Amino acid sequence: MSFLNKLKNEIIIADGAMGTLLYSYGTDSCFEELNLSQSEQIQHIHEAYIGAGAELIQTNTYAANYLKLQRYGLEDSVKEINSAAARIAKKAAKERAYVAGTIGGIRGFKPNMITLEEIKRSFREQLYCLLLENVDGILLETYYDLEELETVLAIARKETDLPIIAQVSLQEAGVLQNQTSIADALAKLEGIGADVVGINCRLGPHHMLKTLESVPLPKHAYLSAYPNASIPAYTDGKFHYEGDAEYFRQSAIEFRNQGVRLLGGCCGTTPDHIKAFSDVLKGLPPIEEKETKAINKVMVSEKPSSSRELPPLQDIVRERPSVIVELDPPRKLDTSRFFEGAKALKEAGIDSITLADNSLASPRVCNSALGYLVKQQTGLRPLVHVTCRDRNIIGLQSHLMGLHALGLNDILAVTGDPARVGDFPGASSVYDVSSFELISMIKQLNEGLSFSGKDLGQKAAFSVAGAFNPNVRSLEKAVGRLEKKIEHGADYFISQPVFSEEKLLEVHEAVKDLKAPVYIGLMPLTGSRNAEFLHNEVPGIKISDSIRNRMASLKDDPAQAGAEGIAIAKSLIDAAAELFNGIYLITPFMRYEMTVELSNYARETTERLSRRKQHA
Ligand SMILES: Cc1cc2nc3c(=O)[nH]c(=O)nc-3n(C[C@H](O)[C@H](O)[C@H](O)COP(=O)(O)OP(=O)(O)OC[C@H]3O[C@@H](n4cnc5c(N)ncnc54)[C@H](O)[C@@H]3O)c2cc1C
Ligand code: MET
Ligand SMILES: [Zn+2]
Repeated sequence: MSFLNKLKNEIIIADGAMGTLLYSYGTDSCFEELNLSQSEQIQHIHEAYIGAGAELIQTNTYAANYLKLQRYGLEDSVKEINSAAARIAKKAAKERAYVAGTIGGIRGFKPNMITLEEIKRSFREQLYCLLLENVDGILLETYYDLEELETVLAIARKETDLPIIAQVSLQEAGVLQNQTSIADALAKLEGIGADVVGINCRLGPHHMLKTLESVPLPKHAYLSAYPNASIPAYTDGKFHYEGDAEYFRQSAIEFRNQGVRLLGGCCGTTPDHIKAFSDVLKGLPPIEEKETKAINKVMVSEKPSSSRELPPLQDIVRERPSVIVELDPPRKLDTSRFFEGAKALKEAGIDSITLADNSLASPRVCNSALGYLVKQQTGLRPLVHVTCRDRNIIGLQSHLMGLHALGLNDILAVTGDPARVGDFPGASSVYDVSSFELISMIKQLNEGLSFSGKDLGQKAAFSVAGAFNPNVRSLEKAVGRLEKKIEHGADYFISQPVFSEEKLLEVHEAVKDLKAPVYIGLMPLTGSRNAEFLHNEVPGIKISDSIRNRMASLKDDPAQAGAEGIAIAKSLIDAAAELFNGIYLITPFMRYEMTVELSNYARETTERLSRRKQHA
């Protein structure tokens, strides 16, 4: 008899964790490999669960696919491992329990990291191995990404008539990571042909029961739940779960009342937890009817928007000429010169000062702290650079939420120079996300959704610039990256400095049809050494011989060299103003007098130009 027949009239108790139990015994290598090297240990664990009352156990194959086994160099052992696992489980079951072949989800918080094509290949291989061993059913568990589960479930449904259990993992009570409600997700899985649909892992009984309140009884399938024991704690270098079995005993009846017919345990559970479920529910009939309560889910369109004090720069620069200036936070504690610079730039009438995020991977005073103070003290709009280098995804989201709270709504999202170029060559460069993903995520905050899909209750109001490096071998490729950044939500671009009129023309030609405007970068040279460094040591930057010769002739006269740097920059402003509405001036070495003078010059130039255009 298939376990589906049994589920018609009975509640079935399933087993609990395998992986975390092995981990608690001290295994920290590949759990699935133990099917080959420690088969007795695996068999004993299955037997312990059956002894505790489990009538359906799962093979130790959660991650036994080539994508996950390749971490251990075991990608060629998929068949051996899955076959061994099924045989061990059957040996332990001895007709006392059903054996489900388990296949775990692969995608995590970044669904697109692994393509569906690769997932399909990996899934098919594992599925065939398990089916060949005549398991009693297939258990698809711990799927965060619904698209992935729908895809693999459709494959499994086509390949076998055996019972299939399909389980998603919650993002928070009631919803998946992509905001689909669990009720909708389970209905979809039922529609694709799953025989049992449910939830497992990540959260414990509290959140699962709350979720189940919103899930109706499926019409053509049964409901399952495999809660975790607790939230894991990390102590003395190890994770451990504290949830005790008594708590599971109390929640057993509530799972039944929510219509669950297949009840097991996930991470952190032990035979004691399963025994608690079994003690309470053995012999009790399942419920046949239930009422559901809707979980309050606010639609994106209903969320309040946040207000902005100033229109976003992309709107301004589309309308009229606009100058923004980079003034980087200092490397030392004294910030007085920085604030003098910010005030002087405000007086020069620029639209924003941009503050780098530990550029060249060396620490500077926190740019959001200084940005906030600039806004408070001068009223000038700060534009804060955010790199993917220094914060993991948790830190990035928290940082952006902080910027929102401070009213700092203008962001430049960049990859960030790698740590090895800076003060701490051995420090880790995080790069949990790429600049493309960072842009998308900031735009997701504007929809009132966190990076992980949680409801933020309100829409943020960020305007997001992307970085543009035109100093590369292939400008076409660089523009291709800009197009991709636009697809991810970039509102406009800010470029690395350009040092010749020819380059300005070339860049203008390359970006003129882009949907997003560009602030073109210009930086005054401070002297011959500065010019030689940029030309010879900074990738992609080329300064013409004539300009370098002009700077070299003033090697011994720093004041004159600075003036020459300004004169060169002014002639570039003349050329740039004809081509671009947006000009981005970079202040070298906190010498803000230079960018103040150039800002004034840029304003005068653009005013002159517009008068000329009006007359023409
Ligand atoms: C205006 C501006 C401000 C910046 N501010 C900071 C800052 O505050 N802090 C900081 O640490 N860094 C900063 N940077 C540097 C930036 O992080 C690095 O230059 C980074 O390598 C490129 O950033 P990105 O976000 O454009 O990366 P992406 O466009 O995502 O590029 C990522 C990777 O691809 C490579 N790549 C890009 N274009 C091409 C191409 N055409 N062909 C081949 N490979 C390519 C890049 O070199 C890089 O390794 C800034 C750069 C700019 C232009
Ligand atoms: N069922 C698997 C095990 O117990 C775990 C799934 S969630 C990581 O090993
Ligand atoms: Zn789990």
